[in-house]
Amino acid sequence: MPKVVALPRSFSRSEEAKEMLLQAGFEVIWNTEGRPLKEAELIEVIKGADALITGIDEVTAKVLEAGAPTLKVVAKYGVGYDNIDVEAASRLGIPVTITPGAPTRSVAELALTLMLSVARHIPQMNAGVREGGWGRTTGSELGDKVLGVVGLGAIGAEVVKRAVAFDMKVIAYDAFVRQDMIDKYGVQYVTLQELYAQSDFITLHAPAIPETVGMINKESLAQMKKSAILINTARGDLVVEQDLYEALSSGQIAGAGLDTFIQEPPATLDIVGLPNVVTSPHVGSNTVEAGYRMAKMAAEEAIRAVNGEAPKFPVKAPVSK
Ligand SMILES: NC(=O)C1=CN([C@@H]2O[C@H](COP(=O)(O)OP(=O)(O)OC[C@H]3O[C@@H](n4cnc5c(N)ncnc54)[C@H](O)[C@@H]3O)[C@@H](O)[C@H]2O)C=CC1
Ligand SMILES: O=C(O)CCC(=O)C(=O)O
Repeated sequence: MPKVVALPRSFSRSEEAKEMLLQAGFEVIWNTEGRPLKEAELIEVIKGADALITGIDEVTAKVLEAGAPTLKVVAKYGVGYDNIDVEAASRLGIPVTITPGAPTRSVAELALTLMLSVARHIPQMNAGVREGGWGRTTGSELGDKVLGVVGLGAIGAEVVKRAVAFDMKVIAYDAFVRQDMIDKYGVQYVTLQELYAQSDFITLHAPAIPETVGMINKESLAQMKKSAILINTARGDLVVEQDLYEALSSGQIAGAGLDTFIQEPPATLDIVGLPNVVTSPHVGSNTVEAGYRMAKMAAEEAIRAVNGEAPKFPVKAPVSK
């Protein structure tokens, strides 16, 4: 009986994907920890598995080597695969797949939620009212503001669509220019320096790769407006957190909305405790709808691999942290 290890915390909510795996004759090993697994835990659980469905667990070279004798696929439940050592997988002949498009709308909606929450101080006022207060703070509108999108791929494009509906002007930085974004939404492509200098809101939607790790640092923060609000639903690694903490504390920028952190949960509460910061615990794709789509697509990849079929959405380029 083929064995699939299904680790994403919300995978088991998807009855359809569960049923698909059972119908395909899989023995399914679930993650009962309620959190992503560490390398040592994964090394134990991966042994003898034919397929691994993973969220943001530590799929290192050692994990892949432990699974290599039987492992036929690592199916990412989601799209950001920086938690998987793709080079090692490739060396061991194990395909890595993702679920493109499945989390897109959910992450875009969260990015907008964080923009609005920071601009209108919603969590802070909510906490005050619940304590019997009536502290009304003055927020700012999104309308007529400049939104800078770093990484205009699937999620970035959905954010643009929504931002335009809020009457925002959108500028973007990406190596690939999408003519449809220019034609349909009036997006203007600019350099990173121009994006930092001109944006009222900056939203990150690029993958964590060597070129982007640490891109939000002392130097880039110094180029931003004092009124700028930074939104990160991409990966914590894009940001030098100490530099962001200092920029937010000193008024170098006005606020931040953060869904992702270098370490999750964050190593210190410094940033998340600031009054001008709104956070969420890496839940960009954590909706019922995105969960169903990601689970189904990842389950299909597991089944394809066990049947000896080619993966549908393999990761092409090796990516390192
Ligand atoms: N918070 C959450 O729960 C989730 C976070 N994510 C993150 O969002 C990221 C983006 O996802 P998608 O839009 O689906 O991916 P995508 O592959 O469709 O888009 C990524 C875009 O980033 C661009 N890019 C690559 N290198 C860049 C660089 N150096 N500077 C600027 N742009 C660059 C690419 O050209 C591409 O247009 C994922 O890599 C993942 O890290 C994804 C899903 C859920
Ligand atoms: O598995 C998760 O909980 C998060 C997924 C994610 O961040 C991604 O799709 O890149």
